Amino acid sequence: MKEKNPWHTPVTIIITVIGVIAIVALVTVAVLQNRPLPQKYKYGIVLDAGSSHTALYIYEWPAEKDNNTGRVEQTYSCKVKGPGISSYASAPLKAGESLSVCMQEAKQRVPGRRHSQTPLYLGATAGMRLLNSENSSASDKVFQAVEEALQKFPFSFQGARILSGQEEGAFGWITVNYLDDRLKQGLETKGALDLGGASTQISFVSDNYDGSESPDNAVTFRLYGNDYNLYTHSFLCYGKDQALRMTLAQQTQSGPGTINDPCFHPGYTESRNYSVLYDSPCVSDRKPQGPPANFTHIGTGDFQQCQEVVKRIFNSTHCKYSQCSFNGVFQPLLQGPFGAFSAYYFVMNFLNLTDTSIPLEAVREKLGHYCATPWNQLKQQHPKVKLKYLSEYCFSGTYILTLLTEVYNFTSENYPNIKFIREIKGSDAGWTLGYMLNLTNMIPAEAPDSPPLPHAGYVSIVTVIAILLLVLFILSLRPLWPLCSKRPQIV
Ligand SMILES: O=c1[nH]cnc2c1ncn2[C@@H]1O[C@H](COP(=O)(O)OP(=O)(O)O)[C@@H](O)[C@H]1O
Ligand SMILES: [Ca+2]
Repeated sequence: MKEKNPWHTPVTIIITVIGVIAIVALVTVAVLQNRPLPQKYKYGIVLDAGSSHTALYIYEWPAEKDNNTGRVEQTYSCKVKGPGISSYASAPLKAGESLSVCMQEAKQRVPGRRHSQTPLYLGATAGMRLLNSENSSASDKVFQAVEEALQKFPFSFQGARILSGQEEGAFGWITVNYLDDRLKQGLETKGALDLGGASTQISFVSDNYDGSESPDNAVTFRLYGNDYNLYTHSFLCYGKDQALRMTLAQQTQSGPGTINDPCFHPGYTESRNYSVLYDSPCVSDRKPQGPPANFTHIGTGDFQQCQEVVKRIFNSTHCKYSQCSFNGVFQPLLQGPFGAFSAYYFVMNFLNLTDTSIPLEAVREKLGHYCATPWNQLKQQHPKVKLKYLSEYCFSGTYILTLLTEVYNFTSENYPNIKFIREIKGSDAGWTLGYMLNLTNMIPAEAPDSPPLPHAGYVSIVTVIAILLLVLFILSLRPLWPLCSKRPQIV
């Protein structure tokens, strides 16, 4: 007679069903009880008042994870129409008004119930540094107007101020390394190269720099339990717009009526005003005596010669340290990967030169070819590009290559360590995110305690243990199995 399968008896079926129901109930309770709560977000707004224009950024992060890392993201950016706030020195109220379109937009983007808790910061960089140095009452008036305009919005306004060059460099470095998740994980950090219109910053960690040589260039941090000795320097007047002024000033020392400029395209001719050119503290002390009102600026499109003219704005004759970049400023040995952003990216992207695996010699050759392109031909090829930008890309590209290779000392070997970047994981590379993270204390000095298990891990372990318990329970009933399998006796 065929033995009946003990698993098919009513008792084992009932036990199994109850067991399965118990497991389902247990897992359901575990899942529901430990389910992450619906996400609530917090917001922060930073206005980057640069020399050429102002941009607004909204950042967002899960409300209960202020102190955790890698979770702050840029959700919106708005480019303010018109020039930077430093250009409104003679009409300060307009500086405040210019911000209103982007601020209205921010009001729509941040949920109303969060408005009053949302910090709003405005940081100004080299344009306002220059204005403040030449006319501090004009810069105070611009700030006053900007503050009054921002206070009218329902956010928690935290003030408008000028960042020091050191802060600008250091916060750019924090932004890049935070977005790359390098800080929390204690990985090798990435240097930051920021090129603006009126200043440029270089910031990196180097094993041969502990801050003792040239302490002015040192910024030390303790972030997520790791200590960092950062080298940073901001070169005022060496942003690409002021560098262009200095290069033109170099070529107009004798007050000529015409200059032939190798950094502009053949066929380019523009009349320029001497007073406008020299109206900046970066060049004002070099204004020629009694020049004509205007000079004719003629392009000759010669990259090699352009590089020679550009080199002359960097003074490398004196250095009281073990080594210098230029103008007597200490710079330790370059180390590690670098992210180059802001105008570095805009320019190299336009020139199709963001690929740093292309050998430097080939990059120079391509740029040489570009600079030699006739102006009329370029205008036809790029009808939508702003003429001011279009006319200056040859100069800007040459300036960038000269700065990187002749001044900072990038070579054919370490040039590929540079990545030209606009953004990382959807957030723009720049100082604003680092500035906000710092002011909202969102990067802890010590590593945060993390829960021993993530939610998914917790649920999996509960499920496995519950199944094991059921199997053990069924196995423990083994002595009853023969009983269960006995056929009912018919007497
Ligand atoms: O699309 C573009 N093409 C070329 N240059 C650009 C573009 N957008 C912005 N820029 C340049 O990037 C630079 C940004 O500098 P910013 O206004 O931040 O000055 P700052 O950092 O020195 O205060 C300016 O020189 C501006 O002209
Ligand atoms: Ca900038």
